Amino acid sequence: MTTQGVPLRAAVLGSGSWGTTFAAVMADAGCDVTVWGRDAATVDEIARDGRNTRYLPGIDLPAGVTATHDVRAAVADVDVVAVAVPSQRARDVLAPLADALSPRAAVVSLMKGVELGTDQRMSEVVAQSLGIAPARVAVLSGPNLAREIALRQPTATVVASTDDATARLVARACASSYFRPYTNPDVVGVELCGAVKNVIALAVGISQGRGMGFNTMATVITRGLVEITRLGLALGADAETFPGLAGMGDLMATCASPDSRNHTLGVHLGRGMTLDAAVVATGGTAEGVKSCRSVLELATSLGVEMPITSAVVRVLHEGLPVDDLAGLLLARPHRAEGV
Ligand SMILES: NC(=O)C1=CN([C@@H]2O[C@H](COP(=O)(O)OP(=O)(O)OC[C@H]3O[C@@H](n4cnc5c(N)ncnc54)[C@H](OP(=O)(O)O)[C@@H]3O)[C@@H](O)[C@H]2O)C=CC1
Ligand SMILES: O=C(CO)COP(=O)(O)O
Repeated sequence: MTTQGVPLRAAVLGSGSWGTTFAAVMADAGCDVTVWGRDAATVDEIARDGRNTRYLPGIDLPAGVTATHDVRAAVADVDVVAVAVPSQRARDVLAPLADALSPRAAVVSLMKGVELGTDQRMSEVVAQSLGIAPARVAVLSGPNLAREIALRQPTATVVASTDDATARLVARACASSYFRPYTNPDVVGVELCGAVKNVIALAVGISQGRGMGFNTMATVITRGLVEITRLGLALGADAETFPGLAGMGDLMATCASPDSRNHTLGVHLGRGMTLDAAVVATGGTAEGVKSCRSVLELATSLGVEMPITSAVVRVLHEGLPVDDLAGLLLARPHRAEGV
């Protein structure tokens, strides 16, 4: 992608599965992309061999992707900075870069979590820790399992920003023959969808680990979407976001795919593993493990009922046996369907 014939320059912070994949997406869209990661061996392998065998085994990255150890240089002269570190680490990574960030750069959060302690969404963390206006920040969220995209399988996503020019810039930086971004001004809704679907995927995984089938899965997904919508509306989100790609789309992908870390971790818990063992067995970043607590805190502060999220917090962090999860949800008072 070019501006007046010059390719857009982009940096990606985070050399894990999604950061590396999104770098490839932007390179395929025509950008010059530099990945920064904290792991020296991964950075060297990306720069030298065009591969990241730890996170994307068997994938060759496009020629437009390189990598650096120097994070300040990476963000100094770029049009777009994409952030793909675990949500709970974003503030630590970004705050030291406030005076190094290119003044023209839009910053797009690829992260799907809510910060513990502050209950802030990632776009809020990005703007605050870098000291930039919210108009320079975008979030990207949708049914975007990294490995499928690294294999260039077609998918779509949502790029949300309060500033349409920022959303369009980020969309242009990543649009390709297999990756189709839609813009949306509803930052709150898009971001909440991405964070809370991870919690719902944990619940679905637990039910599958207990041997339950598709009726249970469909019930949890559908009622999960209701509680995501309830929280979003309380925070001023647009009701149209929730049945879209960032809402129902991502819920379907994450709750159905064995590639999802949140889903997989839930299955391990359902089969009787402890949380610590399940985290190790899953590997990678399963954001719902921590974000379930901040999401529930946010909901409680607003008086919003989120029974599935609450049940997941009780199983993961308060010792509720997995066998008691379904009973807890089904014993609630009967009510009319709807948000
Ligand atoms: N994977 C996916 O399919 C998708 C992921 N996402 C979201 O993207 C975000 C990143 O996830 P993903 O790439 O999958 O995670 P991975 O677990 O694959 O990679 C995480 C990356 O973050 C790095 N990291 C961890 N802690 C720090 C730190 N303190 N400072 C700097 N870097 C750090 C890791 O470094 P190291 O290798 O050294 O541990 C690794 O490079 C999450 O919010 C996730 O929800 C969104 C859509 C799709
Ligand atoms: O967000 C994702 C797909 O859209 C990835 O899900 P996991 O983080 O559960 O792997």
